[in-house]
Amino acid sequence: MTERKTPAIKPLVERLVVVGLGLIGGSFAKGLRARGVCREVVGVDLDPQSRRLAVELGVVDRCEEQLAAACQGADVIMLAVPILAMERLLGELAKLDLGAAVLTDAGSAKGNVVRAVEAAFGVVPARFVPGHPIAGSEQSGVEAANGELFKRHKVILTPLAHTDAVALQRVDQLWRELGADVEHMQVEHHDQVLAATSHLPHLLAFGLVDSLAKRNENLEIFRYAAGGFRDFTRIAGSDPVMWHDIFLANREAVLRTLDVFRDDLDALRDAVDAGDGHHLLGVFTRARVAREHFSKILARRAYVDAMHSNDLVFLANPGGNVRGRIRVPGDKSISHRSIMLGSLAEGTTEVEGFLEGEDALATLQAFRDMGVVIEGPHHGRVTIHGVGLHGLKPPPGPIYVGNSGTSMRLLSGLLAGQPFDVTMTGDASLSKRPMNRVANPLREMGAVVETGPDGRPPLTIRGGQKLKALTYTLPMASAQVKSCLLLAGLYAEGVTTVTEPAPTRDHTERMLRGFGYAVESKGPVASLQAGGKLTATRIEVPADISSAAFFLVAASIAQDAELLLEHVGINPTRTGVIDILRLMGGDITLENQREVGGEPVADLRVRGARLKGIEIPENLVPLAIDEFPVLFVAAACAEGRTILRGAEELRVKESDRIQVMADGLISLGVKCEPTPDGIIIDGGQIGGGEVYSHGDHRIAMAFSVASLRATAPIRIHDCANVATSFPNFLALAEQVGIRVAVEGQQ
Ligand SMILES: O=C(O)C1=C[C@@H](OP(=O)(O)O)[C@@H](O)[C@H](O)C1
Ligand SMILES: C=C(OP(=O)(O)O)C(=O)O
Repeated sequence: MTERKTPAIKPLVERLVVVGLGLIGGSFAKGLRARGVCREVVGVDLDPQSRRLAVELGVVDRCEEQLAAACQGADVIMLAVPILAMERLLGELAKLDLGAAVLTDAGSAKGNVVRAVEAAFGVVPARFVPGHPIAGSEQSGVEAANGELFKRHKVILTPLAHTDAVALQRVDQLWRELGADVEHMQVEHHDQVLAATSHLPHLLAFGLVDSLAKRNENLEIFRYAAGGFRDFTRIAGSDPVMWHDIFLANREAVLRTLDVFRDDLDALRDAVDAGDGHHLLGVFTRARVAREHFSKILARRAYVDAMHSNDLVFLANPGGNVRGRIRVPGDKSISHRSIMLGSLAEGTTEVEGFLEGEDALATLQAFRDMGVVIEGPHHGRVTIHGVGLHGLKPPPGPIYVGNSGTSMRLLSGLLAGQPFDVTMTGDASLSKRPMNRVANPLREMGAVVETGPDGRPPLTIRGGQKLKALTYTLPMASAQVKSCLLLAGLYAEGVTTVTEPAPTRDHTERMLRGFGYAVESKGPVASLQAGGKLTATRIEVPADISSAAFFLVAASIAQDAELLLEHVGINPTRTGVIDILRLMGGDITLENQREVGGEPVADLRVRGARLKGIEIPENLVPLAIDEFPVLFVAAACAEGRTILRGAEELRVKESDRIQVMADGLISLGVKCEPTPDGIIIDGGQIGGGEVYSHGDHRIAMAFSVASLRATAPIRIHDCANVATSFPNFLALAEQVGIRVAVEGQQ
């Protein structure tokens, strides 16, 4: 018999009555009784065996056969009978004087329960709280009752507008006592969500097994049924009576999802019939990523639950070194553009070396949402079945681009030329970043762009506008704004011309040419004319110099270091980090220089060096714009003072990179002073301590590198976004000898 914890002096509930001692009712009773949160738990069941077993197994304190006797003096009454038995039970309950008892239930569909309560009581009592625990097991009956069944499972409560707040809070608290993750939802929404995620799959599993089993050759079929069949049909082993009840109870919602699914199934049938591999590949690739996406969401949730927070902490220990040869992942800027231009091209584009980081994947997903069939990524290989400049389709809902400024800004230009409306949203960091820098010039071209307050995301771009070409001088050096306008220019009548105040990365111009689209570049001016077309091509993405930068600095500041970074993109609009480190005395050589698909590439050899402080030439700022967090670490290790000016753009990246780096360096004992457009850093000792990356990937990686010269461990908070640009950073850092890992996983 299960141990019963002595109830607390003032238990949450004096008397809990559970009607229906099956798996769900039994587990609810048993779990609460074991936790001592009720003075008494009373069970009711029509079956005498269940009543006897419930007492013997410690599920309840006592059982009653009659509802009236059980409910006397009850504080909370849980109705856990099969859905179709609910009506009769409610009729009986309505005749009793229930005093102030709170009523709740555990039915799998909610609309019909609420209707039945209304029919029985005349109005739905304010003390009735409809609920649905999303938990179960293939076993059934009170013997299977398990007080831990609801731990980490969702319980959905569907209160009505007039539901009593105290009653709701009570039921909520009981489920939380059982370790459940409680959410509140509207009745109709619950029924629609469950129809899609639970009821439809059960219907399909039952239906498929029955359909195959009915056939004459069934023995033959089942003999060869492999894992796929077993996995898909596992749920056809569920309780037929219970499921029969659910389909009758949730009729409308099930019909709605079933009809939509039937249309999709018909389309698949037609594709098979017509040999339309493109349609099939589209469905399969989208389904595959959607499933991965769900599993990730669930895994992240489990992680968050386990840690009670979403703060991923890196612990960087001093004493590491840097040796060996590595290849960092593909260039983020080029990866984004490969998906965009590949999608708008005619024909099939093959990409190799694609960055499988969250930012580039957000762009990839955006184009899948707009109907482009994209295979992969698999080991950096992506195959894009281009739809041409006018082949995109409206996405089913808003496009979520996560942390990625490049996705939002470049896409806004391209979307301005489409015939449909699109809304783009982002995470908390992106939602604070300025978008008027693209919205304003796009409006001048005739686009209709709506932003949130102060020109922040979300962005809504209204389709169907006639764009006219623009001649525009950028107010800031930004490759994202330049690229946005050139992409809009593909759809604008005339010649779009962009002049930049200083050279910025030119991957868009180079790649457009690679796709056979004429772009003229003359000094600071880039221009193109609408009306051309993009022709599919092969793209080899070089390793990202912005990711290599962490190791360029690491090897420069570590004792006796020597590292070879393979196949790094050295486009002259990106190599500011090499120039700045060399000016500081860094020892970096370029080996095996070559050109791959229109982009220059080299292997970079770096050796440890005595760095000295410098005044960073302002013309190098846009050419090293993403590398400053780690360059500040180099400055902190250098002899003397380093001064940066003209870098106010750093304040509007994923975080305010000037302030956040200054805060971190100061807490590690480094002397530095932020200025409106830069920073002054005096090199010296780096101590240990706590630093905050504010969800900015480059800050998290920069402080990981700082540990090489720190005198004590550095704890770096909020590091999950390292996955946006450099998902295997920790593995490569460990491989070369830097002692950084997720805290608790060393
Ligand atoms: O065009 C691009 O791919 C990028 C341009 C830069 O942004 P800005 O254009 O805002 O300077 C850079 O910081 C970003 O990481 C990538
Ligand atoms: C600024 C960055 O990216 P984005 O603007 O795409 O978010 C970056 O990667 O440092």
